[in-house]
Amino acid sequence: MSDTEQTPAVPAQAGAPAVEAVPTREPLLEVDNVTLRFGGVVALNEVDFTLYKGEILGLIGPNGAGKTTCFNAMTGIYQPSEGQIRFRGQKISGKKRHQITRMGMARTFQNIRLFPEMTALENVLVGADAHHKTSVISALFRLPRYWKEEREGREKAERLLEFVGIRKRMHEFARNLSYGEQRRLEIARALATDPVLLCLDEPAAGFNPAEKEELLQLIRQIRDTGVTVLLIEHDMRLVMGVTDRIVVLEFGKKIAEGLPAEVRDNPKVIAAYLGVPDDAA
Ligand SMILES: Nc1ncnc2c1ncn2[C@@H]1O[C@H](COP(=O)(O)OP(=O)(O)OP(=O)(O)O)[C@@H](O)[C@H]1O
Repeated sequence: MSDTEQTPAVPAQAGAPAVEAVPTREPLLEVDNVTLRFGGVVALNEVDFTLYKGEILGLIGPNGAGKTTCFNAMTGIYQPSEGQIRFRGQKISGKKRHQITRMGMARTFQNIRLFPEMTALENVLVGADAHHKTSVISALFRLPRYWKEEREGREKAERLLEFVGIRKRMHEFARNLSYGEQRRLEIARALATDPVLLCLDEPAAGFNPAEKEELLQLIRQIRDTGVTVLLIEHDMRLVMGVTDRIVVLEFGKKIAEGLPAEVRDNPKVIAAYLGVPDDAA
């Protein structure tokens, strides 16, 4: 996990008069007027939103709304046709995926992408490798620094498996883990890269209500360690229960943004989810 300190939503204004204590939030990720086209399909249409440090932001919308495309643009898989995305003040555009990971952004995928023939522990160690500093020379000659990093990496991987609740299964091949355990392992692997921002793409897909409740707790715990979370989710109850704010997409356009209760009561959102025509909303 990141050792970056979590910035409170409203930082203390030590010594400043109360009247000047204007709440400020530190932007972590800025999606600025992003349009992304696939041939004739406009998957994202002038999408704008900001993710602030320390919050859990939900990105929701019906099938085909552009949620995954937005994730892919943020993580460097796709380049926006127009507009730009900034992470920690730096443009994402033109950066390779591993560079974005090193900048502190990690993600999980809608379809689980683990190494099935590796153990749970090894899968997490692969994630942690993104930050290894050992040179090829010290690795080849097994210098003390190499062994130190090996030991620390393993301890960290075990701690992460404990954190997501599957430490007992660490020596099991990933393919032998239950579906829920695999999803947790994906999260542990993403956390092994020490992210400041964790993007979860439908982490509760296929979960029963009890598993969803446990996942909710885990997402809160992740945020409490100082990691900002962006959550794509279909399950409205889950999104409402865990997020601080929500951005809603429909047909590639942002149709609403706000607190969960505001979004839930927004007629445009209700229409988008229930398939009610705009003029009837
Ligand atoms: N690689 C691609 N090539 C062409 N069109 C694409 C591609 N990826 C996505 N699209 C299109 O872009 C639009 C947005 O898709 P996207 O997968 O981002 O939606 P989504 O909100 O994540 O949907 P779901 O909830 O079903 O995963 C859809 O019309 C989709 O068909």
